[in-house]
Amino acid sequence: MGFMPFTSLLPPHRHLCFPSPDCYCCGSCVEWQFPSPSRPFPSLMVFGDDAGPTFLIWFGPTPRLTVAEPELILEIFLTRADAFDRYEAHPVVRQLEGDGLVSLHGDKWALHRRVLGDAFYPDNLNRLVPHVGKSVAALAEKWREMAAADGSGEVEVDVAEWFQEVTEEAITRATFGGSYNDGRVVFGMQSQLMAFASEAFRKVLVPGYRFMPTKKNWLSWKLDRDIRRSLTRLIGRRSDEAAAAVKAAEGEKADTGSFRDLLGLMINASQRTTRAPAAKAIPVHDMVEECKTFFFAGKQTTTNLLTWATVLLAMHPEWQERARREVLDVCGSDDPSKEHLPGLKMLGMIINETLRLYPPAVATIRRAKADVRLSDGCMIPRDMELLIPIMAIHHDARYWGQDAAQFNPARFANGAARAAKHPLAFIPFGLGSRMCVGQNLARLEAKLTMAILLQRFEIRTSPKYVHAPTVLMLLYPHRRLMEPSKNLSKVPAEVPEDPSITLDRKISSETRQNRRVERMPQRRRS
Ligand code: HEM
Repeated sequence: MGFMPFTSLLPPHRHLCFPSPDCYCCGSCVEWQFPSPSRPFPSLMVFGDDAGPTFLIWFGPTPRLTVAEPELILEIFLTRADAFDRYEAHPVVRQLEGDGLVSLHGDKWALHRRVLGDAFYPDNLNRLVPHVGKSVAALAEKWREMAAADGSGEVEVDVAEWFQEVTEEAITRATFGGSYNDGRVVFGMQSQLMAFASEAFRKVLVPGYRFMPTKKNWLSWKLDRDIRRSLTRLIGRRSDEAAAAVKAAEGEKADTGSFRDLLGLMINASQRTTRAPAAKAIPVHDMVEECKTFFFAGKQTTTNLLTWATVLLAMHPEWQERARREVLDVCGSDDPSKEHLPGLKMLGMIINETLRLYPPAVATIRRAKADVRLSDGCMIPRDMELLIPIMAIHHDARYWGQDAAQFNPARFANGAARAAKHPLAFIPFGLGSRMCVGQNLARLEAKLTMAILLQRFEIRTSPKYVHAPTVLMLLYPHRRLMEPSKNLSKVPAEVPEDPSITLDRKISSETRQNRRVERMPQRRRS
């Protein structure tokens, strides 16, 4: 494949031809050359060593400038952010992510961001803590029962699958609040729809195939129709209730103390337009899309964070022990609550280090709205795509030191901004105005879940686990969904010393016999 004419506009940078179809780079195309540590992102972690932090890479016929230099990232996300737009995802991905905040632009994006942002203030999120805590405790109880039934006091589970229940519960509560039961039904259908869409995404894309009346497509269309119908009905009911409540309150500022959910915030914004016509309403269709977007953006990302944190704690028993000691010091035998969370500093460091080593969102893409010259002299032509390789930056030894590949939460002891040599070398939630709106919720879920599990279980890796991080839009531990036998055969037979190469996402657990008396969980290895 030849290079495009604008090659000459980028003189200081090297060019690399990348033969894969349009994707975020699953790595499968070059995996055979660069197995293991760089597996999820070989193009960026290995080519980057050779070509420097800024280089051009080809995704089929589309060139993308990869920018892994924090100073340039600062320009793209902050100081020159007006010149760049979010990359428009493939229709199959858009079907998954909904037409909400993630893909909106301009005034519409600003309105939605302003309205929805209210849900994520800490005081409001704290109201979710009892609900999230309850669902984690229920999960822990099921594991305890499974361990007891086995007789060994130990249970092996695929934590990634179990964590889905916790994150689905949290995002359903955050979206629907008091209408949780209706929301659960809708998100159950959305889950099925996403499973179909992600299956289609993993296959070779045949243009127009998604419009053909196959059995799966019929089912997807029906699900989509049912989701819309149920949501529209729910929005209608909630709008009537909100109107009645406003009338009853007659202008009084009513804070009921309950969680301000996303759907409620959108409905209230629309109610305000009837009282103050200058305000802008969010149409029902857009509310429906927003609900789908939040389900997509909030569920799997947080599931993967929880899974990676469990994997890393299983691999590093010394850190697991320190985190458990902290949880027991702060919470004692009480269930972790919102009052305890700020005191769990070490757990916060562990979550940050997890997000650094295995960021669920491995990269993000921007498109230039006009010709832009960056401060390094690089001329970016209009419509050029820029790929910001979050994961590669998180592993760059120039900012993180020679132990960049090692798990060392202590580097976050003085906060995230001081963990690396450059404050922007850590961007798991993006940067600037389009930074993740749900990051406080994700952190809250992660801290609370890990605290509850550490209080009750000892986590170990299963001998069956194969460490093979895989990118399919997000960063997953190895999953059956990507040619398992091929991937397994590439894992070295000998377990290498670097623990980041072989680890596990299974949890072996043992319940504490008497939580009140014991400060530390009893251990009994089989
Ligand atoms: C560990 C968990 C999460 C990670 C790593 C993550 C990562 C990110 C990143 C990197 C972006 C910015 C993308 C870009 O600049 O192109 C983003 C945006 C976004 N995230 Fe998250 N996210 C997480 C959890 C959540 C949760 C729990 C929610 C919802 C409750 C959420 C909702 C969103 C939305 C709506 C956007 C688009 C914001 C906008 O464009 O204004 N995320 N996320």
